[in-house]
Amino acid sequence: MTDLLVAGGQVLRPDMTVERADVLVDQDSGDIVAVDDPGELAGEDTLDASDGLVIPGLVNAHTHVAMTLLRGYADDKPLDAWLQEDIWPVEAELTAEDVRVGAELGLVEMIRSGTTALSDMYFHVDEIAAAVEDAGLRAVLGHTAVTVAKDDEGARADMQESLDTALELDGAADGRIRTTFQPHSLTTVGEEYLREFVPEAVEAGLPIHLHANETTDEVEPIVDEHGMWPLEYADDVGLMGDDTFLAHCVHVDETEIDLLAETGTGAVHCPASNMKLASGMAPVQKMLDAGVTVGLGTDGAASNNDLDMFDELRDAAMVGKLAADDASAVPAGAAVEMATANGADLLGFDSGRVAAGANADLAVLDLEAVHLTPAHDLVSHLAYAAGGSDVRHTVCDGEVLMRDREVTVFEAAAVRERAGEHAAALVDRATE
Ligand SMILES: CSC[C@H]1O[C@@H](n2cnc3c(O)ncnc32)[C@H](O)[C@@H]1O
Ligand SMILES: [Zn+2]
Repeated sequence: MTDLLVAGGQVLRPDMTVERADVLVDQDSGDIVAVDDPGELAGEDTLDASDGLVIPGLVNAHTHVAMTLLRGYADDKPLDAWLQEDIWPVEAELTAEDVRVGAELGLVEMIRSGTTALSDMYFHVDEIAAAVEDAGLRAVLGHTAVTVAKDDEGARADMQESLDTALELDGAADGRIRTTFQPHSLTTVGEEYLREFVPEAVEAGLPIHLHANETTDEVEPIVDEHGMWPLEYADDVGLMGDDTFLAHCVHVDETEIDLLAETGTGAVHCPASNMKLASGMAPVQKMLDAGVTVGLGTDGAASNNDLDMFDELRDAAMVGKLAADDASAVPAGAAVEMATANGADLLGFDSGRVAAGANADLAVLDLEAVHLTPAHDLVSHLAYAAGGSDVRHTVCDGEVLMRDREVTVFEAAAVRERAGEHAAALVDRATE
C-alpha cells in the first residue's frame, strides 16, 4: 500500500466537530484508512497540516466549468437577456479546443480553492472529461440538451446525444467520472421530448440534472401552458426522483418543496448566480426543514464570477437568513454540510466526509491568517471568514493535486495564458 499521512492539524469531522487528529490515506484505493489521535499513524509520504484544518474537499454541485472563458464578458443583466443577447451568441462560436482550455482554467481555479468534485452541464463533453481526467478531480458530467429553436430532427438528436454521452462516459477516469442525463430546463426542452426521453434515461438508470424554477419568468409560462406548478409538471413527465437534482429551485412554493422531499429529488442552491442575475432568494431553510437534500453550486463563472466555493458558503449562509427573515436560518454548519456531504450525496460520491472508508478527497486550510484570528469556532470561519486562497493542499482520490499552494497536475501559468488567448479570439469571432 502506498500511503499518505496528513499530519499535525485539526480535522473537521462529519458531525461538524473539530479535533486534533491525523488522517491516513491509502493512495492505491484512494480511500481514507483512518483518522486517529496525533502521532498514532504513519505513512510513506506526509502532507503537513500543522496550523491547519483538514476538511472534506468541497463539492461544486452545479457549474459550467468551461464558462471561465466568459468571465466578465456580460454582466448586470437578468437571466433571459444575459443568455439570449450575450451568452448563447458567443457560445455558438466555442470550439472543442476552447471548451478544453476553459475547463482546464476552471479546474485549476477549483483545485486552488479546495474543490475536489463538480457536477457540470455543457457540451463538447469529451474535452471536459479529458481535462477532468488530467486534473485528477472527481466529476459528474453530461451533454446538456436544448430543443427550443431547433427542428424536430435537431431536437431529437440533441436529446439522444445527452443520453448517449451519459451512457458512454460513465465510469471514465478510473471511476472518477460519473454522468447525468441533462435536459437544460423545463422551458428550453419541449414537453414531447421530455415525455419521450426521460423514461429512457430512467430505464437506463441514469441520474438526471437540470435547471428548474430559477426565475419567475420561467415559472409563469409553465403554469400558463401546463396548468401546473413547474415541479408538478416535472413530476408529470417523470423527472422527479431520488436520482434527480435540480439547479436553483429559487421560486418553489410549499407544495413543490413537499414534492421535492416526498420524491427524494435534490436541489442545488447557487446563491451568487441568483443574486447577480437578480433571480431571487431560494427558500433554503424551508427546503432543509422539509428534509430536501440541498447542495451548493457556483453556476458558471459568467454569472458568479468565480468558482470559489468558500464565497458560495458565505453567500448561502447570508442570503439564507435574508430569505427566511431570520438570523438563525442556514447556520454555518448547515452551509458547510451543503458544500460537502450533501453535495457528495447528490453527485453519488462517497466523499464529503473526513472519515475512515470515505474517498480521500480533502483540503487543508492555513489557519495562520489575520482574517482567521482568533479561532473561537472553525466551522464559523469556514462559512463566514475563510476564502479559497486560504487553501494550502488539495487531495482527490488520494492524489495530491496541490501541495503548499503549488498545483501539481497542471502548469497553472501556461493554462492561464492559453485561456486568455482563447477567450480573446473567441470574443473576436463572436463580435466581428
Ligand atoms: C447547453 S449547455 C448549458 C447551458 O446553460 C447555460 N447557463 C449558464 N448559466 C445558466 C443559468 O443560470 N440558467 C440557465 N442556463 C444557464 C450555459 O450558458 C449553457 O448554454
Ligand atoms: Zn447553470
